[in-house]
Amino acid sequence: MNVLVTDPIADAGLDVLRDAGHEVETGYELEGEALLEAVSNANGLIVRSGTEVTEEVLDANDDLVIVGRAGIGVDNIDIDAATDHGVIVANAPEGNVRAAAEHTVAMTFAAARSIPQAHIRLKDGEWAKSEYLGAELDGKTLGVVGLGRVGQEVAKKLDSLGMDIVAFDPYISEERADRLGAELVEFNDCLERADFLTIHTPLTPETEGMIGEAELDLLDGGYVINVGRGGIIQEDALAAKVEDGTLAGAALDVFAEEPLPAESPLLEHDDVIVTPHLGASTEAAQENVATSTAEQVNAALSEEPVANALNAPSIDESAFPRVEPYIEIAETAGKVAAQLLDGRIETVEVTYEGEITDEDIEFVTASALKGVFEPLEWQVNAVNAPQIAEDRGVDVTESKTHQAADFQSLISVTVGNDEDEISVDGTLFAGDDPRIVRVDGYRVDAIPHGKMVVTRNTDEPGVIGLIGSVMGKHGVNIAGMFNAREAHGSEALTVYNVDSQVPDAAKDELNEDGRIIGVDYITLNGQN
Ligand SMILES: NC(=O)c1ccc[n+]([C@@H]2O[C@H](COP(=O)([O-])OP(=O)(O)OC[C@H]3O[C@@H](n4cnc5c(N)ncnc54)[C@H](O)[C@@H]3O)[C@@H](O)[C@H]2O)c1
Ligand SMILES: O=C(O)[C@H](O)COP(=O)(O)O
Repeated sequence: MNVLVTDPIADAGLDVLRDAGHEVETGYELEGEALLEAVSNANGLIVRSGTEVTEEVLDANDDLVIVGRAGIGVDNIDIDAATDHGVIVANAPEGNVRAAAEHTVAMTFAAARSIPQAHIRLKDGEWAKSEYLGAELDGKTLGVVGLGRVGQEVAKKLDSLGMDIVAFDPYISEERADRLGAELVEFNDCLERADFLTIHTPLTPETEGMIGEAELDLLDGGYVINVGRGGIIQEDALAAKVEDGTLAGAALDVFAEEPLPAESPLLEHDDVIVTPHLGASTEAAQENVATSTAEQVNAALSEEPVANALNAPSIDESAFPRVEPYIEIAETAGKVAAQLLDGRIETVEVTYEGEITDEDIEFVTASALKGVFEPLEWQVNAVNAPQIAEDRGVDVTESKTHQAADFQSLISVTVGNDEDEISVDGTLFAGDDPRIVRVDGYRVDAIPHGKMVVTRNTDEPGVIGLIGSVMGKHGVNIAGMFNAREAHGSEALTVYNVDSQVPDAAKDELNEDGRIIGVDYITLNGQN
C-alpha cells in the first residue's frame, strides 16, 4: 500500500513503514493541488503540525484509510470530516511529552534570566552585564493552564525546583492534582496567583483566545510561557502587555500562524522570546512519535486495531485476537438483518451473550453497524458507522448478558422500524468457524458466505423442490442450504448459499406460488 508523509519524520518511522512492505513517498511542504494530487494515491497519510488536513484533502481520495499525526496536537486535522469519510485519525500522545516539558522549563528559565537577549548582545560584542537582573524560580508560583500529560510533567519538574504549583483544568480531578502537589484553582485565581503562567491545553473552540487583555492584566508583573498551542493567547494583546510593562516577559514556541510572519508584533519586543515550534524537536521524541505513528498506520492498513485512534473504537492489542472473529460475525449479522428488513432502518439493537461480554465490544458494535449500513452507503466502515447512525437518526442500543443459553458466545443484531423487526444471531463454532444460528427467530445453522437466499414458505411437501427447480431454471446453483420450521405444517425458513445472483425473474416466479411467503436475496461481499 502507499503511505504519503508530508512533514519530516524520523527515518526510524519510515523504516517501520517500508519493513511492512509499504511504498513510502515523502513530499514536504506540499500545498494546494500538489497536496491533493499526492494524497489521491495514498492509503495512509502521515503529518505533523505543518500540514492542514482539511475536508478537501480528505475528499481527494476514497481509499485513504488513516491519517497518522506524528505528535500530539491534531488541531490541523478536520477530525469530523475524517470520521464522515471513514478515515481513522490517530496521534502519538506519549512520545514527545518529555521533550515538550523540558522545552517549557528551558523557556521558563530563558525568560526569567533573559538568556537569548543577553546572548545576542554578547555575540554582537556588548558586555551588557548590568542590564539583566533576572528572577529566580524557587519560591515563585507557577500557574499551569491544562494539567494533562505535558502540564503534569512541567508541574513535576518545576515543583522539584521549589515552585508552588497552581493549576486550572476543569477536566481533571482534585485527587489527581493533589498527587502532583498542585492546587486546582479557578481560572482567574490561577492568573492572579501565577508569577509564571504556562499553557498546556489543546487548541479547541473553548480554549481559542481564552487569554486576552483582561486575563493578562490579572498576571500583572508575571511571565507567560506557551509551548502548548498558538491561538490560545491573543497575540496582539500579549505583545501590547509586554510593551506597556504589565508583563515582565513572554516565551513562546507556538503561534496562531506558523511559520510566524515577520511582521508579527510578537517580534517587536525584546522581552518576548521565541522559538520556531521546537517543543517536540529532540532526537528521542521524533524517533518515538515517528515509530509509534508508523506502527499505527501499519495496523490500520492491515485492518488491525489502531492504538491511539481518536475517532474510531480501539481495542487493546492483546485482546484483538480474541475479539477479531466476532468483528466479522457481527458485521455479517448486521448485513443479513439489514437486507431482510423491508423499509427504512430506524433502530439497531446489538446484544451480546456469554464469554464475549468479558471483552471490549465497542469495535464489535461499530462493525455490526458497518454491516447494517454497508448495503446502503457507498463508503462505510467501523470509523464512520456510528456517526452515520447518528446522522440518520437511527436509535442504536447495545446490551450484554453474561449468562449464555445455547452458545459460548452469541451476538444478535436486530434491525427494526414501525412495521417490522428482524433479528439475526451469529456465533463461532470451535472458536473460529462463523455461523448464523438464528434468523428472525428460526434456529438455523448457516455458513455466512458470499451470496445467500432466505425464503419463507408454508411447511408442506414439494416447496423445497419448487425452489430448487426455479433456481435451476434461472441458472442459479445451490451450494448449500439449511431449513428450519416453527412446527410441522406451519411456516418454514430456509437459508441457501448460492453461487450467483438470483435474478428478479426467479424471485417473481417463486412469489407467484401461494406457498411462498417471501424470498430475499442477500449478498455479503457487496457485489451482486
Ligand atoms: N510545542 C510543541 O512542540 C508541543 C509538543 C507537545 C505537545 N504540544 C501541545 O501541548 C498541548 C498539551 O499536550 P498534552 O499532551 O499535555 O495534552 P493532554 O490532552 O494530555 O492535556 C491537555 C489538558 O488540557 C486540559 N484542558 C482542555 N480544555 C481546557 C480548558 N478549556 N481549560 C483548561 N484546561 C483544559 C485537558 O483537561 C487536559 O488535561 C497540546 O496542545 C499539544 O499539541 C506542543
Ligand atoms: O503537538 C505536538 O506534538 C507538537 O506541537 C509537535 O508538533 P510538530 O510535530 O509539528 O513539531
